[in-house]
Amino acid sequence: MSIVVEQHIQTILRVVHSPQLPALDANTALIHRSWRRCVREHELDPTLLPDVRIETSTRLRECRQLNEEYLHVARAGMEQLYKHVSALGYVLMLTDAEGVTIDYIGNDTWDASLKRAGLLLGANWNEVHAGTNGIGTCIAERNTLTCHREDHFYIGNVGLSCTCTPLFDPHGGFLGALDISALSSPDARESQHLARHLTVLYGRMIEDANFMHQFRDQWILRLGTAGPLVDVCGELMLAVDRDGRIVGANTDARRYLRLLDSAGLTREARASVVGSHLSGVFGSRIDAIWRLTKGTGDASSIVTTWDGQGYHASMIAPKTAPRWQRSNDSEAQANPRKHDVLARLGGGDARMSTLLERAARLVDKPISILIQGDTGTGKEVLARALHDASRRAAAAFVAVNCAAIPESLIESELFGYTAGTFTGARSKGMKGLIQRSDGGTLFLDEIGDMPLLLQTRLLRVLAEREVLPLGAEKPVAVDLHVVAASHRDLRRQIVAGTFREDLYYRLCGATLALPPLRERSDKDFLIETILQAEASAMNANAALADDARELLLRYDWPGNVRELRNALRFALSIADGEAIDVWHLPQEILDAAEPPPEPTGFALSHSGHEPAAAICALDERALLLATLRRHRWNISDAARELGLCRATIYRRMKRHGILSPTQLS
Ligand SMILES: Nc1ncnc2c1ncn2[C@@H]1O[C@H](COP(=O)(O)OP(=O)(O)OP(=O)(O)O)[C@@H](O)[C@H]1O
Repeated sequence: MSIVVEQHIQTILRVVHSPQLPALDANTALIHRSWRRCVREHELDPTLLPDVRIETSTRLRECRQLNEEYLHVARAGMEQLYKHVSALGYVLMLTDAEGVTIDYIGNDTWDASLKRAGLLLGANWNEVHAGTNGIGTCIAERNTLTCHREDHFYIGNVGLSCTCTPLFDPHGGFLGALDISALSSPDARESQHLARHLTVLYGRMIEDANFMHQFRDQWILRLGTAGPLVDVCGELMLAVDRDGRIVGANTDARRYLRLLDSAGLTREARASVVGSHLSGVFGSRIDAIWRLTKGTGDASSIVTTWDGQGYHASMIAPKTAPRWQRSNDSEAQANPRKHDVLARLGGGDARMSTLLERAARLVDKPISILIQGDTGTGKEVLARALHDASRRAAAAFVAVNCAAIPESLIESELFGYTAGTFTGARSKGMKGLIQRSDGGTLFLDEIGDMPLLLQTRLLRVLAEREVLPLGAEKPVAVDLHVVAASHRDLRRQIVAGTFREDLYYRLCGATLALPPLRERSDKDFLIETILQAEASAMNANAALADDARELLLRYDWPGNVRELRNALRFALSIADGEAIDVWHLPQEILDAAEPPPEPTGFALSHSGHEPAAAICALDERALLLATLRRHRWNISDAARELGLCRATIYRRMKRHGILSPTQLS
């Protein structure tokens, strides 16, 4: 081993084993964290010389198909960037979220050397197997970084200098990374400053172009600090529907805009500016924004956020009719059913529309689908819709919950068994669930909970398209489409050794990630659809009071659509034929509507010392009752007098067991 190689390995191992990482510049800190991850989590060995992994042409085609729109937009940005850097010896790579290079612009002159170094289409630079490198570490950290020469984990890569920036979609979802790499470069890392600056600049440009493309059907509000430039490069962008509701926000808007909450304070915006109204973000001159939409606005209009930041604003008009309504959508016309069944699952939320459009394209394609999403987001509903939209619709849809079947039974349930394998009631043998889904769809829910041994057997079924029942000697051919679902991060499970990597790649030809309900801007649509369905099943009145609807829209929904369905079912039962009002809603929804600070109007002022809780509660009940009676049970008037919101009045009535005369009758 040469001295240089030995020194490189020693440096890495010293950092990996040192009890504490020294305080360093941000870029070096990212590199050191990655070295540690490579040894401790990915169990990589820096003394080895592995080849860069190159995906098969089939998998590369699948990855490109799945990222069609992103690829199209990014290509234009890459071509522009390449004009600036080609003479400097750089190549450009665009990857998907897993680190597979799905687009590449390079130089034919050094083609052979670039290929040898792994700078080519189809190369998979995921840190899990490629060690610290520009792309893999940028993906793991979701951060821009330069991986310069000896920063690389494997000695085989230390000639390279790579700078990479992450790319996000308008909902904060991770798309992939844009990388600029050179085969050789000067020793000093500072030589890469320009490359870094250009990569970040073009990365943001690609994100913004993707944003404009996705929201071409909506009004787009651009905000910038430089007045004359706001039309061409407003740094913050919001997509807004006709009612002024924000339906998308670019990376900077998500980062910098803050939302006014119910307590009147601004708080950090998560993805939550999306779904809220413009008035929740801007405190003044909202009218100025809307004048811009009518073309009467002043080009130098300034709008001010609730936290006092002024921005120059400019509005871009929608370019086309909403995507789902376009009459010349050839695919929708070719197979309207495909679109109908899937389109019904969303009501205009941009992220759902993109997902459902992508799902419609996947129908009847020989690609396994992995659905990800938190519990109750509708993974099984989506799997069934995919089945119903497909040419397999008339055959069986078999759903298997891998977490619910006891480990001792799952094998026989899935694979079945022949006569005589077991003694007992089923001694004649049993067809397994896989065989029962022959010709149809096999939905494997909670796939992350499947025991490792069975993962191996399932892999064989997927690879060979045949199943071997327990006790059988000959396998049986099966024709099935597999859709799997999980709320777990399967990639983490791969790293932890509880999920097979090869099975993962078999299952996730395409990934569809369902958003949590709190981030969806089509809650109103879901409330209405589910309410109608539940009311008709219960033969009940589907009317919903505005106040109750408002509370449902504002609630956080940790249990997602399942919790919404349960809440509506509960409210319909309690309302017992009346229109659903606030007091019919489940307690947790009323509790969540309570603003955080105790409002002064209703605080019982016992000067000096704290009253005993029981006395306080009694006083509160008496005061509430008296106020309600004085206002002839008009909740709004009572709320106004006590300085509370209506929801709090209802919540406290419920807490103190106070029923209005209409509730008593
Ligand atoms: N788009 C939708 N429209 C109407 N109801 C829906 C929709 N999505 C989900 N639901 C309802 O929400 C509930 C949960 O849905 P589903 O079982 O598909 O969720 P899941 O993500 O598979 O849950 P889990 O992770 O717990 O298995 C069901 O009652 C379903 O009917």
